[in-house]
Amino acid sequence: MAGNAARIADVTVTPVAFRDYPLLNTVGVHEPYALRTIVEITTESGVTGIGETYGGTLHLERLRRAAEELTGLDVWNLNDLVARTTRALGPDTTGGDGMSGMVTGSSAVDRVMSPFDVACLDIQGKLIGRPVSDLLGGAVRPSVPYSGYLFYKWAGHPGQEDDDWGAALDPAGLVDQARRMIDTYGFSSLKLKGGVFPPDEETAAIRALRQTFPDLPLRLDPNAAWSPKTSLRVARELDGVLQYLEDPTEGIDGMASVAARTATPLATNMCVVSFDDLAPAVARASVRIILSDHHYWGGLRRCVQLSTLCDTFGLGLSMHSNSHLGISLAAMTHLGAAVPHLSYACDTHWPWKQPDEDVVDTEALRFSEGRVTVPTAPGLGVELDRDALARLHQQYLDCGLRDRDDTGYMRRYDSTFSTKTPRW
Ligand SMILES: O=C([O-])[C@@H](O)[C@@H](O)[C@H](O)[C@@H](O)C(=O)[O-]
Ligand SMILES: [Mg+2]
Repeated sequence: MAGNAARIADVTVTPVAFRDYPLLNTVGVHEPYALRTIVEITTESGVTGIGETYGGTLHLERLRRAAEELTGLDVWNLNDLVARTTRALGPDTTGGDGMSGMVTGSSAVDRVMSPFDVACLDIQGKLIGRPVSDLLGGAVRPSVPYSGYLFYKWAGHPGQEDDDWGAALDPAGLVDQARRMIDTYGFSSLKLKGGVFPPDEETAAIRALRQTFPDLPLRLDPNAAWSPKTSLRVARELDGVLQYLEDPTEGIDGMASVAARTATPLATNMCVVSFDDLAPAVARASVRIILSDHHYWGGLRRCVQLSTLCDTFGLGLSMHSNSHLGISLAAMTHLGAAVPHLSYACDTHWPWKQPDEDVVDTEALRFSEGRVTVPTAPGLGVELDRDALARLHQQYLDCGLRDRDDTGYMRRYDSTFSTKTPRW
């Protein structure tokens, strides 16, 4: 095909929905479908690249607006991608985080440009015959470790049959869930999504996990559901038990007040969510570990920059996730491979996705001993399955969901459910 191999000729933006489990968190419960958006970029000579991001209405509308600005962009000029995305969004920068209100302070420009950054890197890799990890500085590890992400959950969505994971509403249920996750994926660290039950119940769950899996690093993440006082009490109680305590309380100052008085390391994906947050968090020693996430830090290259800054300021680096498909897992794996400073196993919601639902062939993303081998094929190493994309897009159209709303879904079954913070 004639034309410039690196110049963008076409961008498609496709919302999709995939089945999700009733996973509980402090703002409610996951709905029966998780929403994502798949972007595909085609250059003038027909080379294609893909990216994946959130699926909410406002974000989708912004992605479409940004996509219109991208025709003619050279995929090697990612500074121009920033400029064009900024121009497309103009002053429209609030809301649309796609995370049910849990990570609200990140930059809209960063969130919108992220899937295009990934897709451009995918094309760059294909053009020169190298994997994306090489474009990020080169893989320092052949495979990337992930942690088993445990959730309190209902037995099934109301009105439907119990799902194959069943209920996990107490320590025994979580231990069973962890056992299955470890047996299936080989994870060698565990994270519990907390903020669901009173802190003492969640502390008991952590103790049960510790007793059952004495050697596995454990993390607890109540998504800022606790006051600084409660956070301090739990942090002290679990001192030496947790690898880190993630976002026990709200804000850079709240976290700093806890961090100053406990030996338990604090981590965040809520109070440091953009480069603007780094200086105050470092100055106040709010956290010891930052969870990066290319979906809201502005793409893969930005996360490499974040990693360097974490290293400079003596901060550990981990990785955050939301419900996601294979394009995101591939991107996370290339990133995880290319940041020497990655100090912890990355989060992933992968076990909470049906194996038969994806927009790429996931064969290249198999877990072994809790790790995903870094794809070595050019680009991301995964290709879009257009039939599967069409199916998941149809599912999006049919399911009726347009914005993630964990709170609204919970309130259908518990009208008294409150998201007041702190809850405890
Ligand atoms: O999937 C969830 O319910 C999580 O609570 C997610 O939305 C969070 O953003 C995330 O996993 C976290 O670590 O905060
Ligand atoms: Mg978190």
